[in-house]
Amino acid sequence: MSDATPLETQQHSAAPDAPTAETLLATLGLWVELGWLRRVDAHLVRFMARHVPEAPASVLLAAALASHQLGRGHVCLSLSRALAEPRATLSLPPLEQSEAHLAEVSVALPEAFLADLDAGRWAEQLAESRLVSVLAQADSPAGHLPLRPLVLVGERLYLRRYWQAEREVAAGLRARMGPSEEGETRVSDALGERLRELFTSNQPDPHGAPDWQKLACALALRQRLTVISGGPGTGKTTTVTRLLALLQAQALSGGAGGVEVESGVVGSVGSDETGHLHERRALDIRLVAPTGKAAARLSESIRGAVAKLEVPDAVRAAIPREASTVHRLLGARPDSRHFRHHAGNPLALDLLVVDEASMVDLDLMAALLGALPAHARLILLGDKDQLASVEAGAVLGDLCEHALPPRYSPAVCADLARLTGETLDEAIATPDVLETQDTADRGRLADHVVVLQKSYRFSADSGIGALARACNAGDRQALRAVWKTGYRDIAWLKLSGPEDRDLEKLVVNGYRPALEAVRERRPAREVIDLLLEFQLLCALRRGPYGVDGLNQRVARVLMRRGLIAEERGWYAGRPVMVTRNDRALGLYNGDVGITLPDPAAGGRLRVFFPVEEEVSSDAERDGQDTEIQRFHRGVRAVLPSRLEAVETVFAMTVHKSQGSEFRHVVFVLPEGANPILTRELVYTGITRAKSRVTLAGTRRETLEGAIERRVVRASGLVL
Ligand SMILES: Nc1ncnc2c1ncn2[C@@H]1O[C@H](COP(=O)(O)OP(=O)(O)OP(=O)(O)O)[C@@H](O)[C@H]1O
Repeated sequence: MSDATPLETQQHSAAPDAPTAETLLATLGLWVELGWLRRVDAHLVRFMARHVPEAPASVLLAAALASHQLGRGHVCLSLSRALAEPRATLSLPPLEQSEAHLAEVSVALPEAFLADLDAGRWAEQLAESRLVSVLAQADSPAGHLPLRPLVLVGERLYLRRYWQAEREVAAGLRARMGPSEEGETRVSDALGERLRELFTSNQPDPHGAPDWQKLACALALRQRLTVISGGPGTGKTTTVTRLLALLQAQALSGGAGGVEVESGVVGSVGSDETGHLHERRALDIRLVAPTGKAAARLSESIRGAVAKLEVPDAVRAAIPREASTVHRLLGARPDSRHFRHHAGNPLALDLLVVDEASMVDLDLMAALLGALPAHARLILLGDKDQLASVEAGAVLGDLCEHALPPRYSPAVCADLARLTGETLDEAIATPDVLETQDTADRGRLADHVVVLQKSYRFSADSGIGALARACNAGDRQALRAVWKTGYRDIAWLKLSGPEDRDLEKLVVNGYRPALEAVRERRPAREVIDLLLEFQLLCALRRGPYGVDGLNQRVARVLMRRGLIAEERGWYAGRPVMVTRNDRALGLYNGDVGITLPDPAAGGRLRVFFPVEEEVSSDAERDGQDTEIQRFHRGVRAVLPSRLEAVETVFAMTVHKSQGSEFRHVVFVLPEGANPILTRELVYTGITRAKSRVTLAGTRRETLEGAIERRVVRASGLVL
């Protein structure tokens, strides 16, 4: 600890008038030691400095910060933002430490290196460097751009790979927004009629709002790219299942019979080498989600939606019920970030549905778009208000940024009205937004995005729904009103401290059914299903209210109550989450399993992970399967020693809970304000609950402050 004031500290330690590259490199080393910068960021900059020795400190610092931003989900570094809030680019002060702490650390802070710069001057210095290629705008031609490790686009600095990925994503999406090779498409009136029939079961809105599910479906019939965003239970799966039914009915009819299609028709264009557009062939449709759990949930809800469809059996049979992960679809290769499918070896499919698209990061989206054949339709489903992907990028959020209020071009509005019979508010058709190039582009993207806002899961008297809405609006007063309303499905638990007895009781009662099922040797799948009834969520990893501390405490309490036999190592009842993809084992980051004595291995412990199995065996149907078969149904067993990256998951971070749902969620908030605790995080945590949510914290103000803090990810995705 030093006695120096912040200013003195910065002046004497490392901030001469014009800091040299050596001073900067030495400081980066100290930042790494303090945990402010990732080791990889400092390595990268040292590598650059070795190869371009004349690079000034300002350029090397920009490189370090641009690299560091990736670890925080930003695709690039905004120079102006870094200048406005230099400490925020390194997330300073560190978690659980105050500004005062920075004064005590004897190391230069980022602003010491930025003092004499403005965005223009900084950009000039970058542009002069051999480390940087310069592009005026994101969509400027990049034909002869020199191959350099950094790319400056306007005032955004990228590591080249991420600039490339962002450009590929933009190009891939833009290509799908225009007419296909077969020319303009026009959905026939007959298909519109089928569409209206399929949606007749939807109750009209009491306030006269149009049926947005039907409109979303019509929009997706018209084009090759459609983004459908909506909170939990707003009918995304229902809508997309009806869309698939319409398209399959059309494909199977070959354009004749039940569904008449007009020239340049939507949907019947497969990868048909004969050139026949109207061959009777079911479309090759694939469903994917970013994680195994999300894929399992999609399979389950698609099955539910298909069962409710009123369509001929042949159409029903042509709708897939199994979803896979994006990685599996693309053909992930062990130890490589390259996939088997890419532009040179595209996927063989006609339509791809990607659920939980908010979790798909920029790199993966680039790979997915690259592997998609030109004719294929892409439907992205997700919730724009949720946390973005763990890795860099926020593609769904970027695509939906201007989605509300909805604004469609007049031509689209006319077509939607023709197909759906819905009357669209005049405000929705906005020729005025087409005035400038910028808004014209935005207008075009807007024609591909629809937001479903009415939840069928959380009815008007649902506290979870009201809480989620108040949170999304960032409205403290609304939040207070929600607590006062006395909803039965939400509760506030005031914590006296991390060892709070009421919290312990809740958690013990929450996990008791699953752990008793373990003791009773019930089949593994039953135990897993019981485990998913309850989940303790945390905002943070470290600290007394973080996952690490809570996991230890929960295990101790459960052992005291006799529900588990050990609190460390491998024990029956230990739930674990995979924290790193293991392609050899077919397990992915976020997969959850439970440790149980395996009757097929003489009672030795194995970790059981759920697998999707729709078809039951003859023996199973006749009730002839053995006890061991019953125990292993719908799961697969893995030796604990083969699991290299797992952690106990009595408590889970909200980040890791994305794509999962639980009947009852207890969400523990940290003490005091924290930059990690944002509106998106709180919303995501709350909406993991299907029927009950308990928010636990020492002060309600923490929650109120959180919903006013937003995650803004730097990116430059321009469409
Ligand atoms: N228009 C509607 N009228 C009545 N019920 C509906 C309607 N649309 C959907 N539902 C019902 O609401 C529930 C949620 O629908 P669905 O699964 O399609 O929503 P989702 O947006 O995909 O949800 P999630 O985000 O959880 O995946 C289902 O039980 C579905 O049958």
